[in-house]
Amino acid sequence: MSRALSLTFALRYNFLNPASVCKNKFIISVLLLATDSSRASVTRLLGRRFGSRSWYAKFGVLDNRAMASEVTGRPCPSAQLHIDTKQMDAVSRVKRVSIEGNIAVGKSTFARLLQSSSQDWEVVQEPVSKWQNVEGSSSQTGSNLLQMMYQDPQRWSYTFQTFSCMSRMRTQLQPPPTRLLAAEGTPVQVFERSVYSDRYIFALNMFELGCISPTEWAVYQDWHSFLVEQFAHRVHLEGIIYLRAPPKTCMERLGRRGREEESGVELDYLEKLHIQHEKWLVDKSTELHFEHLKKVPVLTLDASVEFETDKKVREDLITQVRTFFSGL
Ligand SMILES: Nc1ncnc2c1ncn2[C@@H]1O[C@H](COP(=O)(O)OP(=O)(O)OP(=O)(O)O)[C@@H](O)[C@H]1O
Ligand SMILES: Nc1nc(=O)c2ncn([C@H]3C[C@H](O)[C@@H](CO)O3)c2[nH]1
Repeated sequence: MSRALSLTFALRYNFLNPASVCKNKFIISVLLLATDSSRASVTRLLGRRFGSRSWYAKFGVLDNRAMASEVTGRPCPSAQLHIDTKQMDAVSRVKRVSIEGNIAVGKSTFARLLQSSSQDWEVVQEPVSKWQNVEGSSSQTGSNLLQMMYQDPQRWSYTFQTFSCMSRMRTQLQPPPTRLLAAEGTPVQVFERSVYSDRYIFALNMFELGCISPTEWAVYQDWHSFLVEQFAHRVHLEGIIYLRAPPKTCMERLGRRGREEESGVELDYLEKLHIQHEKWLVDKSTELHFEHLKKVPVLTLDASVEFETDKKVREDLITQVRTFFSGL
């Protein structure tokens, strides 16, 4: 970032200190005096100035001190943040990919395989335990919203989608761990599902099943679009891995796993979810509301194969993933 540009911001927004040179590095001092709206404006400007994949555009201008600490690897003791441009570049190198697929197709199993295959990849699990234990409800143990949704979908689907989407949003906003910033290959943050499958698979399906009313669907879409647009590059994905298997295979795996809340799930439900995945990720016939999402490359993997125990199958899948990541 040039000194002139920083000074321009300093003058224009009155919250950036002039950039200073410190041991051959530019250090940008950002005072946390900005209002949310001025941060958003600066983020937009930086996105335009440095490109949509730049660190600045991805994370906004440090609207979160914890994130700044994560990026710099140092605590932020005062309101003044010091960000090293080398680290900014390191963050912008991290690719963001989601694993999508039907219930029990093997996403978590595959995610564990990815995690153990490369130090450059960091898997972020789907926050299922949060849905099983909603803290702050009146009961002592916390409500099991996943169970409530399966037991009474008409009553609880909309509530479930608000909670699942917010928890996914938080997950996708997590900064990459410092380990990834030092990666020499292609560092990748891999999310189990995303704010996009929340809408284009599950919420859409619940609406089509009549478990979410037309009004609830309109409300969901309204805030979903607003949030995704507001967070923009911070929640964008650079790639999607689609684990694909026949619904019958998923049904068998679901039965074998034996998650209590899913005991009432029927094959018909998995078939409907399978069709939603196919429409979105293969046929591309789902109506999407985000331009960037239409262009995200999709790697479709045959997940009907036994990759838990067969080493050769595992290696073949990992090779495909490695090639996919290096092309992002
Ligand atoms: N390739 C595979 N071959 C055979 N069994 C598998 C395979 N992958 C996963 N399984 C088994 O299927 C069950 C479901 O797998 P897993 O929990 O990984 O699914 P998931 O897609 O993460 O589920 P969910 O949609 O609920 O998050 C587990 O019991 C797992 O051991
Ligand atoms: N209704 C609904 N909406 C979602 O966004 C969603 N995401 C996951 N799930 C269900 C599938 C597994 O049972 C379990 C774990 O993936 O949670 C969802 N159900």
